[in-house]
Amino acid sequence: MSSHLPKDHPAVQPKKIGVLLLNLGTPDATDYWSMRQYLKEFLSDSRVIEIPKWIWWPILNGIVLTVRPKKSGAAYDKIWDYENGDSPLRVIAKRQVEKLRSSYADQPNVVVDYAMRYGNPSTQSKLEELQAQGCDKILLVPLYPQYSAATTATANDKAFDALKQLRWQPAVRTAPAYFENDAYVSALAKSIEQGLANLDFEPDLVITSYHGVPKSYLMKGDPYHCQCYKSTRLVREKLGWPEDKMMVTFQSRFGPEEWLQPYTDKTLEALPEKGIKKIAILTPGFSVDCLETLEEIAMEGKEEFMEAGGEEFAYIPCLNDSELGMDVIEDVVKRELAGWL
Ligand SMILES: C=CC1=C(C)c2cc3[nH]c(cc4nc(cc5[nH]c(cc1n2)c(C)c5CCC(=O)O)C(CCC(=O)O)=C4C)c(C)c3C=C
Ligand SMILES: [Fe+2]
Ligand SMILES: [Fe+2]
Repeated sequence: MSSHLPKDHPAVQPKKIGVLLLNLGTPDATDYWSMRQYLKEFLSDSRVIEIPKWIWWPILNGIVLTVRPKKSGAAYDKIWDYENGDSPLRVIAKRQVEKLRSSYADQPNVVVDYAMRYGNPSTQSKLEELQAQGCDKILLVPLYPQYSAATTATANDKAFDALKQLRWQPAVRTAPAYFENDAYVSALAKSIEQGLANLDFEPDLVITSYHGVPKSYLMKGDPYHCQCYKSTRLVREKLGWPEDKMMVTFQSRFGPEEWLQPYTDKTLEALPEKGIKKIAILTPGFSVDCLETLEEIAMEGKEEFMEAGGEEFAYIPCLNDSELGMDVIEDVVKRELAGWL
């Protein structure tokens, strides 16, 4: 340290660049109280539930947080990664970070970590850690290929809420939605080709199921709906497939309001009657397999389809920490670090 500094001068850190992968979040365990705590944080977010607080608060605290933790906990029990003692979403998120770290192993001034919007590890705790390690530049990477206020924006909001409390803020960049990046489109196309090559049947239809949002969000200008459709179109064009070979649906409807249609569950129930009895399904809006893909689609969705007269059902996993998945994340990070690195 230079000699002109007074003895009680705060420590001056070497300058580093932080890369923080932001994911949605997941409960710490599947018991009632862990589920309740997670759902309370999630469903209190006004970017997720846009109903005025004075109407929503009594419904949330009166009904939803009484009934939902038990029901959702039972669903999580079915997909929990007991081998690793954790939720699949966090297990895979950790692996993504480890792999991204190793691809920056020769750049010691780049620090890679991950944080959650809801639950642990919290965004605030990870931003504090990055700053303590000397990061004066931080790239936030919301791991949502398609932009939605309910996901991308709230992940960034949470980070900026934490930054609000700092005297000496790092410079911050947010990575944009990456649904149009060739790395993402190519990775999805290849994962479909690989997924289908492993099947002993030829699907009549490949469904791309995206997490839904209320239809009112689209009407208010959220680009999510259009970005989902465009993602599927780009992948279909990359595969050179005709329009009727791929379909977009929206899953995970919550509450009585109309959500984006067509609904995944209703579609799965209706297809066999139309003669479409062999399908493959993937969930391109999720960067990591989680409750909504492993339980709702691969388990419940399959059951709905087979009970309605379906014959073959294959779930193609998310890109996760596969080589293809890491190609996508590395491409986004490399692009957004330009000028800093
Ligand atoms: C009620 C509103 C909800 C909106 C709007 C919403 C949008 C949205 N969510 C994801 C991604 C994920 N959601 C997950 C779970 C989940 N989502 C909601 C509600 C809304 N999501 C709830 C209540 C839950 C919890 C589970 C349950 O009780 O059913 C997950 C999985 C997390 C995990 O731990 O595995 C993901 C991922 C997106 C992409 C999205 C809008 C674009
Ligand atoms: Fe959700
Ligand atoms: Fe649209």
